[in-house]
Amino acid sequence: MVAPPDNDVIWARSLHHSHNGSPGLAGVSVSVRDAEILAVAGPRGSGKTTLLHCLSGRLVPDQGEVWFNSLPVHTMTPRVREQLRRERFGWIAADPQLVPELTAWENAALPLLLRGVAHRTAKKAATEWLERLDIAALARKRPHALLQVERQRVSVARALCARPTVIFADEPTATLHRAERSQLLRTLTAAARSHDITVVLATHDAEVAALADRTVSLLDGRRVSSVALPAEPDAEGSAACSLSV
Ligand SMILES: Nc1ncnc2c1ncn2[C@@H]1O[C@H](COP(=O)(O)OP(=O)(O)OP(=O)(O)O)[C@@H](O)[C@H]1O
Repeated sequence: MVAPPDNDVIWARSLHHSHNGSPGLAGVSVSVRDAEILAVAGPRGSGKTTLLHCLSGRLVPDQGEVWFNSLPVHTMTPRVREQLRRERFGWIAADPQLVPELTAWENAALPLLLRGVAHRTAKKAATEWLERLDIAALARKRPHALLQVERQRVSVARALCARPTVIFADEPTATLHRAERSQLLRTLTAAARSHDITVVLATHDAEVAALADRTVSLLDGRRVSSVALPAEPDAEGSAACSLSV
């Protein structure tokens, strides 16, 4: 095993993964530089989610290596990977995945509370991020009382609140309207840039990819030099796609 270059926060080589025999990744290598916003672009089923799961230690690839700084994620025990995810990574999914019994601020503070941060400190940090995301007035509401875009802002606050080294965002605006989408993404990318947080952003939307510093493109589980994505996906989210390999 060879450790990755110093300026890469994540470095993955020759990742192969299949889901019960169905191919997900077929030899993907990728590096993510410190504080970079990297878009992983590709149409539905191209392997974006599988790649983010492998890079973040949610999945161990069938073959290949994943490094976080100088740590080999692919050889970690499940417990160490879980600790790495809790302490160094944030996750934003298309669905906000909030805990229904907790209020907005409690959901946003959850990663800090799980790390054992004092209640008052966690609440202060969560409230500051809710303010920055323009939802401080909703801090005491539970998810069922919030609009979808408000729930997603809470999940963005939750990811940022713990000041992770890397945030993985898997189609974070897929369920939002266009205007909501751009505001949420601009807040996320501005916050990440101002706090030197690296972001790996999976998307099948060209407008979303345009906010990143760099884009890597996937098709059928492989890196391709580019995929042409529509600025706005159709109702099913299927992307008319041209490619060059
Ligand atoms: N749990 C699973 N079981 C079986 N096949 C899966 C599973 N997860 C993903 N796949 C398959 O692996 C391939 C890559 O899927 P993946 O979700 O990584 O792509 P994606 O680019 O993120 O797609 P989407 O934009 O729809 O989320 C697809 O063919 C998909 O059907």
